[in-house]
Amino acid sequence: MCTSIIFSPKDHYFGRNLDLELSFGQQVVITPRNYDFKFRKMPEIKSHYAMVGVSLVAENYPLYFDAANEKGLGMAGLNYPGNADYKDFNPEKNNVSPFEFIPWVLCQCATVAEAKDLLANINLVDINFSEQMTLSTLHWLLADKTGSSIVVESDKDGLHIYDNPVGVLTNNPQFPKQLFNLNNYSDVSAKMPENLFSSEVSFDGYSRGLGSRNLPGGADSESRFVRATFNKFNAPKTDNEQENVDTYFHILHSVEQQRGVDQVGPDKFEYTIYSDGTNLETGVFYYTTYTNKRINKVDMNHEDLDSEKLICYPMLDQITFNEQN
Ligand SMILES: C[C@H](CCC(=O)NCCS(=O)(=O)O)[C@H]1CC[C@H]2[C@@H]3[C@H](O)C[C@@H]4C[C@H](O)CC[C@]4(C)[C@H]3C[C@H](O)[C@]12C
Repeated sequence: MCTSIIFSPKDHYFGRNLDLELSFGQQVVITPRNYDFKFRKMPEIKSHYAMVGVSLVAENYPLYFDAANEKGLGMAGLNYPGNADYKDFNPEKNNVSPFEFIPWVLCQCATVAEAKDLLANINLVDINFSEQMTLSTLHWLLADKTGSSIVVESDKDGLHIYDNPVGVLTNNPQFPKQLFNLNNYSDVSAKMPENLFSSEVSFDGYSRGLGSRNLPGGADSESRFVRATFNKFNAPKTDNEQENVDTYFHILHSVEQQRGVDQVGPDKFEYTIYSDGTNLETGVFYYTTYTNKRINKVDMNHEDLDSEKLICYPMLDQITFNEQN
């Protein structure tokens, strides 16, 4: 399972938890402006916006899981099994394979509004990266530094682009159903509950936190959608970058998966491999990993963004302790 959010305390932070039972050898990858982006059915793009995110690099091609560009547009792919449906080549449309989708959008669009225009003529075409690396069943969250957000889903009945008023995405079911399901939690609150039960029954409020007692705690995608949305909308906002980044990771970590509690096969457990977020105003990329909860930072502006070569950083995942005595 995965969870992606945009959090907008002052600056805007966009990123995700990546939850899975295996790691792909992903890295933090900066694609500079003059890296020659090739597409299977579309013309190459030699000059474009720079981007930073998490990616597997295969044959010198960045297969992004999630990324944000220098203009402050972010995009993440999340599993959408049983629903994602990619199409045959359509000569009337811009045919982009799902593995090219993040670069295709982030190369050219500065905002969600521009992305919507570009997506008006897209066909997510069924072309694998290679025989060994076939397509994943994904849907995508996009968000920008105005706080605006959309979800893209290519279903059996066609492509859907939904405005996302909560700026959160997890996995199944389809996005409108996730949004509708929030109705069932409208009484969940950060405050102690008022007695709406009956004036003839009295309660003694035996514990703090009773207002959020009915917040779902499961690792399933509906529970994480509700929990991440509630935690995000009740999170404190300050003017301080460090405090806001810290809060951003608290939100993502509130839906992270501990190893051992989500079994997906004999001796196989899904867990949160990494959590990441880019400050969309500044292009600074932050991440934690399952074993390294210290917040790591990669600033894309520290690199030559006019170069042509991918810049890769291994994710630091050593467990460390601050020794105090
Ligand atoms: C598995 C990842 C999504 C995580 C997630 O949503 N997990 C929930 C699992 S489930 O609902 O519980 O089944 C997705 C996100 C991005 C995907 C990768 C990117 O799309 C880039 C390439 C694309 C290639 O076609 C396949 C390998 C790949 C390297 C993908 C592997 C995998 O499917 C990734 C890493």
